[in-house]
Amino acid sequence: MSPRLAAAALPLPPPTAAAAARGVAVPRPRTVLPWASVAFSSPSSCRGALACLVRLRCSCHSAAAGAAVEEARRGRKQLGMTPPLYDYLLSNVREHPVLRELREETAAMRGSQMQVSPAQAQLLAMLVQIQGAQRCIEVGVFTGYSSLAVALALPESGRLVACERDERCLEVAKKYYQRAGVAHKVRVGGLIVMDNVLWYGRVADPLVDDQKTISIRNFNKKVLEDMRVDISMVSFSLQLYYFWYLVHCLCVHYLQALRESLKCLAYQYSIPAAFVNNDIF
Ligand SMILES: C[S@@+](CC[C@H](N)C(=O)[O-])C[C@H]1O[C@@H](n2cnc3c(N)ncnc32)[C@H](O)[C@@H]1O
Repeated sequence: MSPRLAAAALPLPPPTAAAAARGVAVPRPRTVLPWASVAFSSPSSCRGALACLVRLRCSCHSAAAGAAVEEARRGRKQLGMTPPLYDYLLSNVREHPVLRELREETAAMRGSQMQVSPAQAQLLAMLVQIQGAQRCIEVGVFTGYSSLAVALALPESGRLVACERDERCLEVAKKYYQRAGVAHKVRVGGLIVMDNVLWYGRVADPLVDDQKTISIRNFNKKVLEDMRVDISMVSFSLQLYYFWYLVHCLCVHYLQALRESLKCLAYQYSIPAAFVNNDIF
């Protein structure tokens, strides 16, 4: 197992926390979210650590985004793409027959413009292969086109955690996971482990009001008040202030914290920024 993956599979208290406990000056800590790492064991042969696929951009549309949606509805899936060029691009994509069936079924559904294009899905699949990813998480599955492309690209031992709040969309997705023979690789919903939720004790210190501490306080409050998810905040070491939340949930409703954590995760695991940039995925 690579050192990076080992860190994901069994997160340990950061050395900085131990230093803090000994009264040594602590460098700025990083929030690390070892996604689903406790849910799956990882084979020792895997090369890559983790790939995160986030595509949650349907909630607030600007006028420009509205225009883009209109374009997509008319069949041009990307700005500046003419229909003939889009058709040409499409004819150069190797699309799995089940992906094609799914795309055709989704085309008749409300919100179909949200689906990634075959070319985009092919890119995601290639990123999974380049990364040698064993574990992926997708937040925002819709009817499953991108997640199916990712699941197909994952090795047999690979696992994808797929989060989607719309049950009807999930039903479509699950049907196609089955049809493509990858259902065993996909886990719908998941277990999210969030560390540093007490932020070295700063969340309880009324004198601390920096942005990171405030956002962790807000995150904790939101999780506590959201009765849709099961939570457990546990301490592995009182002295180290190393606390965890285990959040069982079908959907992820903590977008802000999620984005922040993904950026830190990218840093921790050297995942290219594009992987976690919400503007791209
Ligand atoms: C842009 S679509 C995803 C498209 C999908 N990747 C595909 O290739 O077809 C965004 C999806 O995110 C879902 N979503 C939005 N907010 C969510 C949340 N907080 N938790 C889970 N799913 C969410 C929406 O229901 C929607 O289906």
